[in-house]
Amino acid sequence: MKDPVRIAITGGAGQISYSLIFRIAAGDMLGPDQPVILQLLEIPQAMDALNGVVMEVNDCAFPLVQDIVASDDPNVAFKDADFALLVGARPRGPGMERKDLLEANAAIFSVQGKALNEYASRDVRVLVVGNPANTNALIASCNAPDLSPRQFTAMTRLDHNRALTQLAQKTGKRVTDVDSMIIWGNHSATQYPDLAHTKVDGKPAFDLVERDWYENDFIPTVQQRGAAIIKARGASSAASAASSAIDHMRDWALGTDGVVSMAIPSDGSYGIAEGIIYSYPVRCQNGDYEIVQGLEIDEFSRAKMQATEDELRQERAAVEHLLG
Ligand SMILES: NC(=O)c1ccc[n+]([C@@H]2O[C@H](COP(=O)([O-])OP(=O)(O)OC[C@H]3O[C@@H](n4cnc5c(N)ncnc54)[C@H](O)[C@@H]3O)[C@@H](O)[C@H]2O)c1
Ligand SMILES: O=C(O)C[C@H](O)C(=O)O
Repeated sequence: MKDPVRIAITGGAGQISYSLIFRIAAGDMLGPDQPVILQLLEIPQAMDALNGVVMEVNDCAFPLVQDIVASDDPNVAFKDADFALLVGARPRGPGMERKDLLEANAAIFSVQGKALNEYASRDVRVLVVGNPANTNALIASCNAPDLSPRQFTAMTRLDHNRALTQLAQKTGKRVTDVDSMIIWGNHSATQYPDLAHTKVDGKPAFDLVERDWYENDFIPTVQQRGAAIIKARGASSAASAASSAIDHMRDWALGTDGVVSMAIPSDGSYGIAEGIIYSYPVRCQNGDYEIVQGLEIDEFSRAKMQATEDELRQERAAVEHLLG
C-alpha cells in the first residue's frame, strides 16, 4: 500500500463538499490504491455541520480513508497538505455576477494563502473553486511567496466539461469523441469557449456545426451555464463542480493524454501578459502541466481572449491591496 496523502478541503460543510469529499474518499481523484487523510476546514459556525459530514464519511467505511481532521483553523487544516481544494466561499445568487463576490470572498484567500505558505507541503497543489475563482487563486498565490505561483490554479474544468457535452450533443457524438476543447480566460461570463482547434471524431468541429450555432448558441450557453443552473436549482452547481474539481486534480497529479483547460498563472503565452490567473489549454504529465503552444489565433478569437483578459485585469486592480 502507498503512503497516504493529505488532502485539505475548505468549505467542508457546504454543497460542493457534500459530493466532493465522498468521491475523493472513494478514490475517484487519486485512484483506488492511494490512501488519503482528509483535512477539512470550516468556519466556527459550521463546525457542527462539518462534524455531521465527518460522521457520514466514517459511516461509509471507505477503505482508503486513513484519518479525518476537522478544524476551523487554516493552520491545522493545511498542515503538510499535498493537495488543497479551496472551495469554502460564498456562492452567488440570482442576478449576481461572480465578480460581485470579490469583496465578500477575497479576504478568505489572503488568509488561506498565508496558511498554505506556512504549513502546507512544499509540493502542495492548490485548486481554487470558490468564486471568483481566478482572482481568488491570484490572491492566495501572492500571499504564499515561498511556494511557486505554478502551484496555484483555478477551476475552469467545469466550463470545459460543459462545452464538451454541448458539442457532443449537437454533433450526435460522445464526449470521448471530442478532442482539444479550450476554455480561455476567466471563469465568468467573459470566458471564451473556443472550437477553432477542436475535433470531433478526428474532424474539425467547424466542419460539423454552423458558425451561427457556435457564436450565438454554444458560446453564450457555456458562458451562462452557471447562471442557468442557479435559476433552475435555486442554488449553484454542486455535484458537477465537485466532479470537475476531481477531474482537474486527477489530471494534474496523474497526467492525461488529452488537452484540458486549467486556469494557471499567465506567462506571456498567446500574448496574455503575466500577473493574472488565466485559463489555457494544457497537457498534464509527470505531475505538471504545460500550455499547449503554437495554436493559430484568428481575429474573432483574439478579441474574445482580450475581453476576458481585460476583465481579469480589472478584478486584479480591485484586490491589489490584498496581493501582498
Ligand atoms: N469554479 C467553479 O467552477 C465553481 C463551480 C461551482 C461553485 N463555485 C463556487 O464555489 C464556492 C462554494 O460553493 P458551495 O455551493 O459549496 O457553497 P456553500 O455555501 O454551500 O458552501 C460554502 C461553505 O464554505 C464555508 N466557508 C465560508 N468561508 C469559509 C472559510 N473562510 N474557510 C472555510 N470554509 C468557509 C461555508 O461555511 C460553507 O459551508 C462558491 O463561491 C461558488 O460560487 C465555483
Ligand atoms: O455560476 C456560479 O456562480 C457557480 C459556478 O461558478 C458555476 O459555474 O456553476
